[in-house]
Amino acid sequence: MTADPNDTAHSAFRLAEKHFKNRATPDFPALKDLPLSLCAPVLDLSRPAHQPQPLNDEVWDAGWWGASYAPAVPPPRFRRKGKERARGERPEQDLAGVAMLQLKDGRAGYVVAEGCILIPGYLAPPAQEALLLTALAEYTLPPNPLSLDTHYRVPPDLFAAYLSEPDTLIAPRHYEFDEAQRIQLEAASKATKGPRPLIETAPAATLGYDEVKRRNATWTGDAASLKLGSKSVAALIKELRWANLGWVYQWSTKSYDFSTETPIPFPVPMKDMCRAVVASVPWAEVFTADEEEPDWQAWEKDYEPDTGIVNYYQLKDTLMAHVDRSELDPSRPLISVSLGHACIFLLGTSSRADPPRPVLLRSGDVLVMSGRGRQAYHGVPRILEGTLPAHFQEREGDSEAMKGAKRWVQAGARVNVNARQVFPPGFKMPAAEVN
Ligand SMILES: O=C(O)CCC(=O)C(=O)O
Ligand SMILES: [Fe+2]
Repeated sequence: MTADPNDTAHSAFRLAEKHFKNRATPDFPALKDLPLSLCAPVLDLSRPAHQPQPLNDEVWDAGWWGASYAPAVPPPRFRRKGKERARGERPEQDLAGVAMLQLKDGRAGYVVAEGCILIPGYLAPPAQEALLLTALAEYTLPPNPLSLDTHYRVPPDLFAAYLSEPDTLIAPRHYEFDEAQRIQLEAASKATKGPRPLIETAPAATLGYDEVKRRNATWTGDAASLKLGSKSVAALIKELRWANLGWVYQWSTKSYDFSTETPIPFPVPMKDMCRAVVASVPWAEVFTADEEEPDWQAWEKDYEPDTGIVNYYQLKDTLMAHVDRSELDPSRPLISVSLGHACIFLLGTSSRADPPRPVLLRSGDVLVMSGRGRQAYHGVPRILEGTLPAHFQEREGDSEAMKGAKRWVQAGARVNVNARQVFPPGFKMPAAEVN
């Protein structure tokens, strides 16, 4: 029996994911070549232009490069004496199908998939350092929900606690439960045992505001685990997986919570940066006349992100293939910034059966997904070891907070800050809202 390419377990996307996730041993990244029919070569658009021996390219220095993916040289930490291989020539990139754009701010952008634009090195090193600190010290503050909240009563300023009292133990929430709550939670966890079903929800743009709100009305939040023990602040901040900006996203229902009519304000500097990115794109060149063209003419003036997710990855973390379709406008840009270690980002089509294109995302890169690109499956199967740019080393003159943020990212982390617009401009809440 041959595998059905649409079957998610055997889809081209799943095979590519497995390929990049594979670590032959826990500490040695062995990536075998994948047939090109299953996965195109990795695009590495922000690598320094000089070849074959680029300077100051941490991805190259760590033994990774853009076109082959089997590292010729293991990253320095993992190199075994006498087993070094020649670094070889860095292959030319195959840029077939990747259009280059001259952005209105003078930068270069690349159309890496329909409606998807990669702007290499959008943020210079100082801006990367500042956004890293903001992501850790500000975006984690209440009232922003954190992934850890379900299981721990997180200190109100987690990052400040990490700087000043990293060894303090934080007890899990279930320590506070009485016997009745415990029995109820145990029964609930037994009832939901087994792998989580993959829920494919309909796009919010199809469901509409009322239906999204109705579906969320009965949602009471995730259940706290009964299995966790106390953890130090330093251990806990390494387990932080996401923070939510603006409208609150409910992971279990894959929809935004419209029960509060005023969202948490979206951070202004990030909003301004996203608006500048959208205004810099020559959209007419991205969407060549096509009947389904989105209303990009308006974006330059009225694009305004009102929600976002900050993803915090450690080396072994991955993000499975998904489509972000919970926003009421299905085509407005999603702006995504990468910080810290580089990663392999898989960018597919609206079908998992199509082979995705692997793109190397480095610190400072901005990826824009818009139009039909908003329906594309995407995910992060691999954070690349040893690829932290040198500017994330502590320097004299760094504040204590900046030094702490750099220590955190040096342990193998990558941060992704992304922004989206849930409500199209001029959206009127239905009259039923008023009561
Ligand atoms: O980490 C990334 O680059 C992608 C994150 C993402 O796709 C998401 O948060 O929806
Ligand atoms: Fe996403």
